[in-house]
Amino acid sequence: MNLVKVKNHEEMSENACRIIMNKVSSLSSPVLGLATGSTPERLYELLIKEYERKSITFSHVTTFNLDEYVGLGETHSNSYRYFMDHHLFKKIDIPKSRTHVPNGTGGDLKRECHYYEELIENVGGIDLQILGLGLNGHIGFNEPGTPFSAKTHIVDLDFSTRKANARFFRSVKEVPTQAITMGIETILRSKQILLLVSGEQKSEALQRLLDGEVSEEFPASVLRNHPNVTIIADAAAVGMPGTSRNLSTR
Ligand SMILES: N[C@@H]1[C@@H](O)[C@H](O)[C@@H](COP(=O)(O)O)O[C@@H]1O
Repeated sequence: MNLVKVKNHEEMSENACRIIMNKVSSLSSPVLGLATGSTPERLYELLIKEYERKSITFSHVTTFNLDEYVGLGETHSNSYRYFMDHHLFKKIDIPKSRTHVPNGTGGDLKRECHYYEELIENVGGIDLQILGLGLNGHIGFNEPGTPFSAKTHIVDLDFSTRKANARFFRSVKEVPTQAITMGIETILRSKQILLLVSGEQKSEALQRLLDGEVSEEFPASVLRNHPNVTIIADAAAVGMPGTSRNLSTR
């Protein structure tokens, strides 16, 4: 794993933006795996700016998002499809038909999971997967205890995850109890992974990822088994020099 330490959220986003731009301009049919949450918001703003400046086109790009809440459709402002449409897709030239977010409102969710896996396989897999890090080490919505062999599946969300995401809702009670998520196995099949970590509240999780055991109890630890992972972490997540939060990679 390659750890890139940067000053702040802005620098993290700028670095990630450069990596995505390189990938998008160097491949004829790039496939990006995308994440939602606060972490990549600025990154998406920067990508939109680059598109507006005409330094990048997304017309040849295909995307797959990591996850979606069960029960929230594309017009619900807290659905991840809505998030992606409003934070990125509608502001760049990507054809809607090439943007994929699991559908959490279909009747047969198991079938949707299977279909999502097939779609990813049919385009030859994900070239670059962007990930955020959950406070409990979740990636996508793969909560602690998820088998590393899991493909796209339906999850019961941990209360701690619902609480962490309640800031986007009126109350924690409104946060759905289930989600569809790419599985760990699906994520690990990506050719390259970029994990973005920002803010002091993530420092414990980052430290455990770097120095703890590889264990299903801490899903992000599986990234240590992947041959091409870059972590971009800001100073607050890494811990300031001279404090006990200083981290090291192995
Ligand atoms: N399902 C999402 C993840 O895809 C995201 O990466 C993570 C961190 O979110 P944030 O970036 O808001 O801290 O938690 C959420 O629950």
